[in-house]
Amino acid sequence: MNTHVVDHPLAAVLLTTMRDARSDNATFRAALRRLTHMLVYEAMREAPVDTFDVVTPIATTDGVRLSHPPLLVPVLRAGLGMVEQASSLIPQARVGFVGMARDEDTHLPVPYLESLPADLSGIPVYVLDPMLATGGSMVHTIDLLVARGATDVTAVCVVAAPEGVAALTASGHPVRLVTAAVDEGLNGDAFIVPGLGDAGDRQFGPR
Ligand SMILES: O=P(O)(O)OC[C@H]1O[C@H](OP(=O)(O)OP(=O)(O)O)[C@H](O)[C@@H]1O
Ligand SMILES: O=c1cc[nH]c(=O)[nH]1
Ligand SMILES: [Mg+2]
Repeated sequence: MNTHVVDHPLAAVLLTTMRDARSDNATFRAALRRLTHMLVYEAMREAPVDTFDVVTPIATTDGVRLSHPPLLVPVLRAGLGMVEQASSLIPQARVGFVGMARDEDTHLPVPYLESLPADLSGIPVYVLDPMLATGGSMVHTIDLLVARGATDVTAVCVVAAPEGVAALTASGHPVRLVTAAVDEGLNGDAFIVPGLGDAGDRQFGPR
């Protein structure tokens, strides 16, 4: 599986704000929005485009448009903080939703929402979730997408654990990962170390 770490000073500054335990909910959400802009911008770097004639006030030249506008899939709750920024960068994108919450004892995802187009064949899909920890939530989400025919999936995350990267690789799914960081690993509660805490709670307060 291809992993692209967006290694840029401006991204690192925003990630620092998100890691900082003193950042309040609004500060955390603002940093996530701005970092999402950079992550999606990088994730779309190789997106194929069609050319067409565009007429400037002076002459006719080549214009471009995305050949295959993607589907964005925020994973609730934490991915909600990424979708507005991502869809403003890609106004033609459609949006589907998946909701799940990890069981605090088993660390397994418990799904509660699935709102996706029935047929995803030929559509690039960008899954938005700031945290890739054990990988259980992301693999479950990609299971749903692949069952609908998706063959081109990008996981857009802020912080990934090596365990989550390994789980994505082991899933055998057609996925690549774009993330701002790959951290040291997981603690006994399956939280990423050093990580940034619970990305849902840090945006919206505790469940
Ligand atoms: O890789 P995993 O071990 O599955 O953990 C990652 C998941 O945990 C977080 O969601 P959480 O379950 O806390 O729900 P929330 O977004 O509602 O807080 C996060 O946003 C991911 O979806
Ligand atoms: O560190 C972690 C792990 C799972 N989910 C989070 O929000 N943070
Ligand atoms: Mg959470």
